[in-house]
Amino acid sequence: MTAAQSPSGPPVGALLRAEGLRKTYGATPALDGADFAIRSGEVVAVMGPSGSGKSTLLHCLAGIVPPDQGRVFYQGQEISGLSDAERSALRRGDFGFVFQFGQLVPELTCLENAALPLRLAGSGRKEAEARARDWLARLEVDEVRHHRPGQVSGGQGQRVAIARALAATPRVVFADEPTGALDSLNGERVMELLTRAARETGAAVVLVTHEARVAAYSDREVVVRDGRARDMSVLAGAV
Ligand SMILES: Nc1ncnc2c1ncn2[C@@H]1O[C@H](COP(=O)(O)OP(=O)(O)OP(=O)(O)O)[C@@H](O)[C@H]1O
Repeated sequence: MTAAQSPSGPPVGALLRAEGLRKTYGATPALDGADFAIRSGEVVAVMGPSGSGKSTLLHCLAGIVPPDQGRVFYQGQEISGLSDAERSALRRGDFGFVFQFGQLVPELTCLENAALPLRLAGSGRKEAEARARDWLARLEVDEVRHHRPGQVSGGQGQRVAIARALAATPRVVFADEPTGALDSLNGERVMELLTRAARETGAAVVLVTHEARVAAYSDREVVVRDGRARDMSVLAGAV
């Protein structure tokens, strides 16, 4: 167990916390009373079978999708009740995202892609690109900085996407199957680089994965089944 826990389970002093999340798409319940909590500097793997609600949990935590019921707190402030514009501002300022297929902007170079969140947050081009270049170097893809995403390998593109997520020094990184499109060697390297970089900056990482070897890079595992989340460290501690 890596985090202090309240008697009911979730870590005390959480940076990001959700209580009783429910979300239904038509007749499909995606989340059915899910709780979650993560502290600064923690890497938490969200695992579970396909369709169990992992991505929906991530989207609700990140303020991308509003839950039908339940609440999400970030730094003690309820964000589930914020307006769309307020949630967008929070995502731009405090959150970083890495998805399965990088989702880089194809018309921009890798350097411009990595600098984009900083530019959107108001940094000047020179400053943003200097910071982005530093992160591309840390992620070992400085040499492709002038290439467009279509001209780099899947592993390189994913490293650029991680550099982009981390360059703006987010407090929380949301990673949804970040290695899903990579072979195992590339996947492990990407996980090493992501978790090391996040630990250096003190960011919390919410890592959705269905692969045990990817979850092995986390501090703690939460398993989602039928729209409900269970903290495996709490269960292990209770035995
Ligand atoms: N935008 C949507 N519209 C309709 N149904 C959705 C939508 N998003 C998710 N669902 C449904 O909600 C349930 C949970 O989906 P979710 O993507 O959260 O699961 P998951 O655990 O991330 O799955 P996977 O591992 O396959 O990506 C599924 O039954 C899914 O079909």
